[in-house]
Amino acid sequence: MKKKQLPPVAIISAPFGMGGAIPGAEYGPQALLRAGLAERLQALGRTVTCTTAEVTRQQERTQQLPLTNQAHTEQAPRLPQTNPAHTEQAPHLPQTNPAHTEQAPHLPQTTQAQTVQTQQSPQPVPSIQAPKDTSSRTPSEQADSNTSNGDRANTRSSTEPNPVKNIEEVLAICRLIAQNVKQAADAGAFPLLIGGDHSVAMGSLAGLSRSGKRLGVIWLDAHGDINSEQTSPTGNAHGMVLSVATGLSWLKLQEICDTGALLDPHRIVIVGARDLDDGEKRILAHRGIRCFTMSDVDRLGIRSVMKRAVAAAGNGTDGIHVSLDLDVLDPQEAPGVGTPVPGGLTYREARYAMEMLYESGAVTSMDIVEVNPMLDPGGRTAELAVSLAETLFGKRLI
Ligand SMILES: NC(=[NH2+])NCCC[C@H](N)C(=O)O
Repeated sequence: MKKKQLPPVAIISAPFGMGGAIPGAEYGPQALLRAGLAERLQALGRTVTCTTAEVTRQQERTQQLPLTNQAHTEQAPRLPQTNPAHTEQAPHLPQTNPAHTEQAPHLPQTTQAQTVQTQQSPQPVPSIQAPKDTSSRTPSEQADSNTSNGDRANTRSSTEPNPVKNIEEVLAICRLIAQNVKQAADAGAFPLLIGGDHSVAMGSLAGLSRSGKRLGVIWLDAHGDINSEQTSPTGNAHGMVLSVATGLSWLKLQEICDTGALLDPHRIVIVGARDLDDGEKRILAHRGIRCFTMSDVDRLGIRSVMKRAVAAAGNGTDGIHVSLDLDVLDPQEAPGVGTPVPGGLTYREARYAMEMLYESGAVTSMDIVEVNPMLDPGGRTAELAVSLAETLFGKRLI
């Protein structure tokens, strides 16, 4: 029998951290590429292309970087150089060791985008700052957070100020990501979005969803990420993605991508949750969204949980999108994340989950998000993320 041609993998980097709680996730893509993501997927027989979707103070730009047989990785900030011959200078970061890197080739500009103002510095790696202050939210916003339920999420008038932090920047990057993801999916590739904080998944879901197509989603995360603007205790966009995707938020996927369509809540499954806000619990119950908490993993085992997750997300859908937030793992395994929560998946459970996703044959796109190199001594979390991706793409122990 002729072997089925595997679709090419379109890696889309989104160096963006303004949807999260603390800085650093914007360096995630570099750390993942530096850990060899592209080369390691190529070694599994996949054709790999790399694109960057980036919003800087002066410009948005995307860069097409087709991978040839030469390895292409970018240099991550403050990480020791391990293989000088195989690195390039990142286009927007200071060179930490010029003698040991190559100058990036001139990259063709593929998308001309409008200028947006962002506070995200495109220049030096900032020192670690304290978590963003949430006290700037008005008392009524705080009161809303405490009392609202899922239904009220839709009652917001469009004239009210939007409390989502950095909404302009979140929208700008997600629009760019959606374009790239849609283009890759339309061309028959497997879009692999690498963040960035989890808000970038609004871009991938917007680019993947469209009316008439049924997309299943498996959300591997310590959090529910299903706060609406009203229920969010922080105003951070990375905690609102599933609310946006299912139409509970004021912000809609269609504002990110004109073909974006609401996702069916019954085809969304959260796995590994252990830190749900009160408003999120109400939304989950009210909307019938399946959420396998860590207690479910304890009780049923990861095999049974993933079997059920794949069945629910794959039932009658055209494919499953896997959104892997590294904080689904226990912080002892994956310390380099912005919002760690104890009691997560073990290394083996996470790997087994990836094996089962590969075996399902149903996964058609993926996000890898929330790797924060500023909190990741030795690049442990980035390495783990890449090895989990390898497993999802079919790497086996034997
Ligand atoms: N993808 C994440 N790390 N999400 C964290 C969300 C934390 C909290 N529930 C919030 O809405 O702000």
